[in-house]
Amino acid sequence: MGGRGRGSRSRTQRKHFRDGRENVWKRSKSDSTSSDPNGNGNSENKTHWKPFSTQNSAFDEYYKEQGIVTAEEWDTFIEVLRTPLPAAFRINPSSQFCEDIKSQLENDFMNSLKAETTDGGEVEAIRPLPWYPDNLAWHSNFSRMQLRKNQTLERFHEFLKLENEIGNITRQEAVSMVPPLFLDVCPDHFVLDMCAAPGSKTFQLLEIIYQSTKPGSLPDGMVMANDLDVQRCNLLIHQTKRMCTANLIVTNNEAQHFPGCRADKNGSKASEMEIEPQISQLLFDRVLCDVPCSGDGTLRKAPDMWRKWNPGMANGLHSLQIQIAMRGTLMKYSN
Ligand SMILES: C[S@@+](CC[C@H](N)C(=O)[O-])C[C@H]1O[C@@H](n2cnc3c(N)ncnc32)[C@H](O)[C@@H]1O
Repeated sequence: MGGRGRGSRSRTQRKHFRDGRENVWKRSKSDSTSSDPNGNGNSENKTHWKPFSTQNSAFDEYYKEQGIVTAEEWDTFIEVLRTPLPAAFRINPSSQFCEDIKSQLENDFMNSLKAETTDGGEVEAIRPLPWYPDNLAWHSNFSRMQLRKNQTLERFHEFLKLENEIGNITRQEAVSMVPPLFLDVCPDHFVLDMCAAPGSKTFQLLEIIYQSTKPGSLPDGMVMANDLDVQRCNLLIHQTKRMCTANLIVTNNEAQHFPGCRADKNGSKASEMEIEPQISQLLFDRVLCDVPCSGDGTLRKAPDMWRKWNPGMANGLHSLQIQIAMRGTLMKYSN
């Protein structure tokens, strides 16, 4: 046995596990064989858990040069990047079980999970995000790794997995929920999501479009979700099929060269006297450009990035971001 069970961890390792820092622990490949090549020795000697190094001098140099973070805030900034990202999720307001789910969170899980806070302090284990309307978005104090590994969280983890699978909730980083809120989308809007995969924001946009639709009817709005990467488009389709919607079109184009679309936007509302539909350039009421970014925030989810990070990962994005944003403006305002 490779000594992965709880009992084989050292005291220091167990402390890190309790502290919620377990996702920076990983057994290196060589560890599994180096100490006991015959595989029949003392299990204490067999495994050497090593933390990922959460330092990268090129990263420090690059970000200090950018001047985004002040010298006084530097240590806090780095400390936050070293802290595992807490899991967050959103309740689908168009689900018929929306209120049941809210009530289960408020009356059951908020109490039963209290004892499981990582620091044993006063902080609530789960709580609604105060800036998201109607208590629909929730924040937990547990990282995804803790949810997977900690047995006392199993019931909550199963709940999240099941409700996510059937589309009643969506697991999504809190920060990723912000842009669709700012767009102020209405149920009759045509929305273009230019860099959409894997589709968490597309799903959120669809939720907003469906929010005031009566069960059994379709909203007037729609979302066109585009991504350059065909495999990621597949992921997006997998994500959004949980919504069972006819109001979504998925396309696979370069956003900076997104083709003009022609459609009869008012087709369903045209007067009976009109014989020819009025085909015109399709313009969008809202355009979301969630352009590729450096992804440096993912250090909190994937600590091996500390080792892999290099400045090339941050450069080269700027011109693409501008091109996509310009095309997005055209799709909204001009033909
Ligand atoms: C930040 S991710 C989008 C995340 C997504 N909006 C969500 O909330 O799930 C950026 C996406 O842009 C796509 N992308 C990269 N270059 C692109 C381009 N030139 N045109 C369209 N999509 C592009 C990538 O494949 C990636 O899926």
